Parts: sequence; C-alpha cells; structure tokens
Amino acid sequence: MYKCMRKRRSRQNTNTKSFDLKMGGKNTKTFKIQDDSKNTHKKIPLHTVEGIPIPTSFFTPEKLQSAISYKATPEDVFIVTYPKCGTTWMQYIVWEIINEGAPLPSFDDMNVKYVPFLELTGREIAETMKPPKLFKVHLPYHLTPHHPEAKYIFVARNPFDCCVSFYNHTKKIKNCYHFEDGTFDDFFECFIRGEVHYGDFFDHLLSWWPHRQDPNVLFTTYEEMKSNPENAVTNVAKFLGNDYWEKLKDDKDLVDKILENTDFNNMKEKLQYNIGQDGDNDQKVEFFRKGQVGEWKENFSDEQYRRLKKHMMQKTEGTDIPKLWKDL
Ligand SMILES: Nc1ncnc2c1ncn2[C@@H]1O[C@H](COP(=O)(O)OS(=O)(=O)O)[C@@H](OP(=O)(O)O)[C@H]1O
Repeated sequence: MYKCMRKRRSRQNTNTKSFDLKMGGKNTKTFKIQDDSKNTHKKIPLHTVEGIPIPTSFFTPEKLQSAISYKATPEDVFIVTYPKCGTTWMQYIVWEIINEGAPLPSFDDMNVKYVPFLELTGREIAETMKPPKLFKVHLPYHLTPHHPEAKYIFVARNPFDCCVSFYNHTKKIKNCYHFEDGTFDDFFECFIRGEVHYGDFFDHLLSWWPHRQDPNVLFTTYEEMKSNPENAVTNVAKFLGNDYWEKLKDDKDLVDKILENTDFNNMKEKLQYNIGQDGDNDQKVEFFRKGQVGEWKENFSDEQYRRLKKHMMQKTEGTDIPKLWKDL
C-alpha cells in the first residue's frame, strides 16, 4: 500500500555486486557478493564515549560523563527520546503544564535552563534548579540517571520519519556534524548501521521497551501525540501528579492555551534555534521543519524502505514494537 502513496525512487542496491566466474570449459556462474567497495557513503565524524557515538565537536565526553553520573532525585522528571522523535514538543508540553500556559520560553532557555539537555549542560545545572527538576536526555535506559520515584516520559517515533528528520538535522548543523555535503542516501547508510549520534535507533528503543509499563514511566509515540494532542496533554498532566491534573482537569481554557502554545505552527513561528558560535557565523537552523507523520514516503527509495523494514523486523523480533506503527 505504501507504494501508491509515495513518490517512488528506484535505484540499484548499492551493496551487492554481480560477477561471472569461469568454472572451466564454457561454464560460468554468477555470484552475488556483498560489495564493500561501494560502502563509500559519506560518514559523520563520531567517536564513542560510554558506548555512545557522539560528534567530535560541540558534544564533549566530559559533559556526557557528567550527565550519566547525575544522581536522580524523586522530584525529577526526565524527557527521554532517541534524537528527532518529539523531545522538544514534549519539553514544552511538560513546561507549559507546570507553568500553567505561560508564554513560551526561548529555545535556548528551554534547553539550558528550564528543561536542560543534560548531555550538553552536564549535571552541575541541576544545582541551580528548583523541584520539579525537568531534564531532556537522549540516553538509553542503562545510562539514564535512575531513581525509583523519579518520572520518565519516553517518546518514540517511527524510524522512517525519524531518519528523515535526523538527516536534515545532521546536514544543517554544520559545526557539530560536519555533514553538510552528505546526501540522504549517505545518511541512510549511516542510520541503518547505527553510525549516527546516539547509535542504533532500535538499540535505544529496545533498552526502554521493557520499562514502558513501569509505574514511573509514561511511554508514548510522536504519532499518538499528533493524532490527539489534547490526550497527550491530559495524559502528561495525570502522569505528573495530582497537583497538575487537578488544575487542568476542569479548566478547558488552560488546556486550550497549552494546546495553542505547543502547536507546531505556533512554535515554528515563535521559536528560533541558533546553534553555537562559529566565529561570527552563528548558525540559524530551521528546527521546526515539517512536523508531519509519513514524510519519509517522499525520501525513501523502495530499496531503502525494504532494508530499513527488514532491519526493524530483525532487531525487534519477539517484541510488539512493529505494532506501534501498523501502516509501515
Ligand atoms: N509542536 C510540535 N508539533 C509537532 N512536531 C514538532 C513540534 N515541535 C517539534 N516538532 C518536530 O519534532 C522533530 C524534532 O524532534 P526533537 O525535538 O526530538 O529533536 S532533537 O532530538 O531534540 O533535536 C522535528 O521533526 P521534523 O519536522 O520531521 O524534522 C520537529 O519539526
């Protein structure tokens, strides 16, 4: 069904090569072999710290190690995702619930002050925060600071749209990823091999999957949030605790305000994302790009679709993960 819904990009499989081998006499046999010489796709410069591939600039081993060593407390709320799966949207939803529909803080303030990105700021930031302390992390379960009473909100997104979003992010943030010349095909090869920031999509998801029903974990998907944003807001408020739910449950105006503030178009219009300082060359990146479900159909070739689907089925065998995205 997916075929009729998307622009098709047909290309040869770049990873296999046919060749004839003379067997003696007139006999020849055609072999298909893995052709590594074609694996010449552009790569993202990464190094591995604590088992996590991180870029060689901008993100440092010290900050990552500091984040991992943070001692979580019962008042903490962690927003956890693999990159490009809806972190920022959830950061703002949580912040808006706690701050009763206040005007949106800037993107920078959100990520370094209000819901700091722990692997960028390091754990010291926590000392300046008041409870409830909210954090953004992209860490797998075993590296996320743990406390049995802390709360964890996990957002998953279908790997196909995640791949497209991650490609645009990696390509545009030049002084971090050095991938500005990379094509989607290059990025796809990196993504399917887990040679991207934070490694393999499915390893990350599989690390959290067994904990999705823990009492202190709220597991949701980007697609669920898109199909019913009001449910997303009320579920998060309930999960955050009675204080928040009591304020929200009979206040339709407050719910509407939060929905209006965190609407994709509103966030796109109001928030600017500037990354780092590169001399005078401060990079402005279109962070709020499309915010859609299913955009992957315009980017994947049939071959890429088949390969990522196969990878997904292999990695998630024995789990219900594929049922999260039935139309893939
Ligand atoms: N309010 C709202 N509604 C719907 N979608 C939204 C919203 N805010 C951000 N987005 C989209 O989420 C994608 C970015 O994901 P993350 O925030 O996880 O990125 S990051 O890992 O923190 O860099 C990225 O998706 P793509 O547009 O597909 O690239 C954003 O546009």
